[in-house]
Amino acid sequence: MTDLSMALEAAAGLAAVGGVGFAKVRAPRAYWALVGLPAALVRFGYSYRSTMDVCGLTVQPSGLRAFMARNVARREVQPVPPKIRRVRGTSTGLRVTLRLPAGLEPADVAAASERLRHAWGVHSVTVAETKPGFLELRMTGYDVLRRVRMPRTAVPHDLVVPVALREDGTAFERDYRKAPMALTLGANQSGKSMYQRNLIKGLAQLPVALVGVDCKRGVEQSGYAPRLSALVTNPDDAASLFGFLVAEMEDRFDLLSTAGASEIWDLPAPQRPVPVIVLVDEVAELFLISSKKDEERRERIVTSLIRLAQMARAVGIYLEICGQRFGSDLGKGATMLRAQLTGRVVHRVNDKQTAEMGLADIAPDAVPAASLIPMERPGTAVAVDTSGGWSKIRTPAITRDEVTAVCRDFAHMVPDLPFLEPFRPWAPAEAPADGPSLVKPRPVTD
Ligand SMILES: Nc1ncnc2c1ncn2[C@@H]1O[C@H](COP(=O)(O)OP(=O)(O)OP(=O)(O)O)[C@@H](O)[C@H]1O
Repeated sequence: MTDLSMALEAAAGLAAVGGVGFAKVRAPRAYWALVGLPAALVRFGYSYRSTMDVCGLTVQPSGLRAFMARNVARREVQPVPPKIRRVRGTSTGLRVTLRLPAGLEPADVAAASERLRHAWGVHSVTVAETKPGFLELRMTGYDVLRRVRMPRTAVPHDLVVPVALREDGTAFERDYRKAPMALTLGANQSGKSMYQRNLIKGLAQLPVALVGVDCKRGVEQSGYAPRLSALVTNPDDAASLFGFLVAEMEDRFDLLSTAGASEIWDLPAPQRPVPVIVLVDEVAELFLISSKKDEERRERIVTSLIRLAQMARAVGIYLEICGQRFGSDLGKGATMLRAQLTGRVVHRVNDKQTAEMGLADIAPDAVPAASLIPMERPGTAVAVDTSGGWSKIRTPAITRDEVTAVCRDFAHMVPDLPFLEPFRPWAPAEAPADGPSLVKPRPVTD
């Protein structure tokens, strides 16, 4: 360690006595900005070359470079680490852009991230490839998932909703254009509803139609009624709703074929049908049957869901499915439907098999991470990125009332979709504190 960084560390130690130590515990962000960042910058700057060398992240210099070093500069030929292109301090850590020399790949740096983390004394080091030949080292100075604060720049836009914070301090965004259909899994009390809450809070502000399927009698989603275009709370209504959605999908395909377009985004804005996002809470309720006579209903639901998952992306209908487990034990069609759901978020699970149901087919190396999420960290999950990588995320804690208020504020954005009108939930202007259910008690028939 250099004199300067030792001096900074010593200053940090002294300051701790005077109260900054308290800040480290209670306000890690402030502590990082005042003490951690300058110390980390110095430590990184002075030890970069030697750290990369001992971590095996250097290569032999090119012949010309070695010749110049030996004969012109008259010094020893040294191995070359990746070139530093940019160093940026953030409120949560450090970002360093590196240009990789020939012979090194991002996976080499990622494999050494644990060693780099200890060498530079930071909480975590993650590696993200920004473009071929370049990568970003994202270091966090403290555990950003302990108390989640989303970056100020993370706001919903287009069909992209920031829902959680990644371990590296960046926002995890649900992007419906990149991953149209998604699955969220997790045990009881693992934070699935909190994830949906964050999602609905963001989606409510976008020009989309929201469709709720909450077969737990609407206990979670009925609060969002002012912004929902449709809400069903039992499997019978869900079966008819999915029938209508499939019919709408077929109408939209007719529109596309008449216009000679392959997806709704090719259409001019005035002709483009509004995107519809279908949020299914606890998918098992749609699959499970209690008697033989429910079999036909189950068959209809599963067929419709599979058809939507396979084709509806092009016409702007997206599925967001949530459940505790989603395996072949749910019955015929379950694994086929799961295979169509590209976006995967897995919260704490009770068994390794559930983590495998969500992750093994897309990011098998993420399975152990999902199995190790501690109980005292609800809202923590492993999310698969559209690039095929994965990251640990945690949602910010928000209350249901907060989301209900947002839904009420954006109630004017409920689009005019006549086919969903029979399923429109009744929502009073001001929700009573503990009044009657917001769900229209009218049964829906085909
Ligand atoms: N990101 C978070 N930060 C802090 N607390 C959280 C977070 N996410 C969830 N919780 C808390 O954990 C508890 C369970 O969360 P939630 O209801 O979202 O879980 P769930 O998986 O939907 O449970 P269930 O399946 O039983 O409905 C709640 O008390 C909630 O406030």
